[in-house]
Amino acid sequence: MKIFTAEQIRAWDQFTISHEPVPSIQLMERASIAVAHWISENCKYHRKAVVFCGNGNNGGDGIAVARMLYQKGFDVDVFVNNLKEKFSHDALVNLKRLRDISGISIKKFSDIDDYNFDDKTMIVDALFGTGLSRSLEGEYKEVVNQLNAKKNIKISIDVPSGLPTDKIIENKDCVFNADYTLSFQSWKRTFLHPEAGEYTGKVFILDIDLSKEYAESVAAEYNVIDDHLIDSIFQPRKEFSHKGTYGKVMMIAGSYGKVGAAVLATKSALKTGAGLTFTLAPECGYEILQTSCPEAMFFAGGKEHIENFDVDENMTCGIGPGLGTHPQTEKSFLNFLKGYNTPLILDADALNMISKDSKNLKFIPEKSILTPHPKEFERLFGKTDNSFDRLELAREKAKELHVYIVLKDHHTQIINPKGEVYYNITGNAGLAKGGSGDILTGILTSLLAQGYSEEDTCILGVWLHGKAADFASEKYSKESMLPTDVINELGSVFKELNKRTEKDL
Ligand SMILES: NC(=O)C1=CN([C@@H]2O[C@H](COP(=O)(O)OP(=O)(O)OC[C@H]3O[C@@H](n4cnc5c(N)ncnc54)[C@H](O)[C@@H]3O)[C@@H](O)[C@H]2O)[C@H](O)CC1
Ligand SMILES: [K+]
Repeated sequence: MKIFTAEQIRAWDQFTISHEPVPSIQLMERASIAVAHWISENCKYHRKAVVFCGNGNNGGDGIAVARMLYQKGFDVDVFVNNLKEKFSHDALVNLKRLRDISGISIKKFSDIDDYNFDDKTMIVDALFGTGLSRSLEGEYKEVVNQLNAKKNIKISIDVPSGLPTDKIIENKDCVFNADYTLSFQSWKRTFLHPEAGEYTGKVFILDIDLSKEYAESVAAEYNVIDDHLIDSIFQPRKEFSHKGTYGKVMMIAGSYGKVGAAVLATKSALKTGAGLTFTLAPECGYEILQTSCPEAMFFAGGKEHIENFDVDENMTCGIGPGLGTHPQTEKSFLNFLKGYNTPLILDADALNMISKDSKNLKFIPEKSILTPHPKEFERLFGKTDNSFDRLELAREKAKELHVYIVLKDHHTQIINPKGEVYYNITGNAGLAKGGSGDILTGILTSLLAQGYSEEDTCILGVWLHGKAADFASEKYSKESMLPTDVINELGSVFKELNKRTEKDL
């Protein structure tokens, strides 16, 4: 799914209005029906809604939603800043409809102090949406701060008011703090970054049937990985196939005290479907690996750390989990890197060893996949002020080095050598534990070995990892789920994928 800027979204609205064609007031009605439907389906306890409306079209949506909720049996009150202010045309039409149908009295922001926000009341924020042009000030700032102090459930329509959609947030002290954001048609970029994402709560994207023609024809540099994209990438196992069909994985991982990382990466490669899986690890990991992963074959690369990177080019190598940065490992690894021309998956200590000297970057084979977390990224490419700047630097580096960068974060970003970005939306905070990255390396190496392109490997691999984590958190909770549980849920994800892509009779 493409991510459009606020400006492109406005053009998308206009395109839909003139090409469908549909009157703008009807488009607002469609958007509001989607919101009111979501609220009435999901809010069974909170039967009272207090809707705060601005005077643009976001406010218009709020006023229409208030009418619809009233008709669905909710108790509803509407607050506006000042009825004498200039409202957008469609907001005015909805104000009149609200009055005609419900007789709901419209309150002013200054009435908040005397208002009874009981525990059945939900607060709906329809102050500003994609039309926000500056930080909130004056009455708007005050009302948002007053509402943020309330314990009631908070729902934002389209965008939490005060949050810009396309650029990093500057003024953090006046953004509506939503528990849920019901946003129209597509993700907004800021929702996917940690600095701003904390204001959205859980995001639901509501389909309001904006023009498909526009979405297909207008280019976007940023995308969200959705089910549609995954289904187009995933290749079900062929019946007339054999282990040779699914490639050879070589996990190069582990050192004394960190053999567990090699186990996790190897198991993940196996559970993702590689034909043959080998692990190059130090001898101290021999029994551990052979016992915990009997399906994999073992190569010894040293005693307590790897010092011999002797690998065939017909293997797909994932290097880094638990490898350590012993000088002998480093020397051998950098020598190997200089002479190897096939794309690699590089993670953890492999990246740390490369980052010791920026001259090492040029030895990375083109089309390799680098999987740094923010700290590893900083060591590789330098410090940035925020996650927006980090992503832009990653785009530059991916283009310069002709590599894929998997920038691990709450919403991991995949950057291809053209600088295009794919945000992942599967996964959860249960993955914020040692070992989660080792699993991703195993999954990616396995997919690349099986013949997926580098780009498809990154997109499918990151999505699979997050999806398996979502299944694991449902079973065990985000707190208790372990990376091992994530590996064990890969099977459930493949089952779902197979079911989805099967041709039904
Ligand atoms: N396809 C869709 O997504 C649809 C969206 N709809 C809704 O329309 C809004 C966007 O409406 P718009 O009138 O363009 O802007 P806002 O309501 O967000 O803002 C109104 C107005 O306020 C002024 N303004 C901006 N920033 C500030 C500020 N800090 N303080 C005071 N005033 C400010 C500015 O002049 C704005 O124009 C979108 O989010 C959806 O909710 C449609 O209903 C249907 C389809
Ligand atoms: K809003």
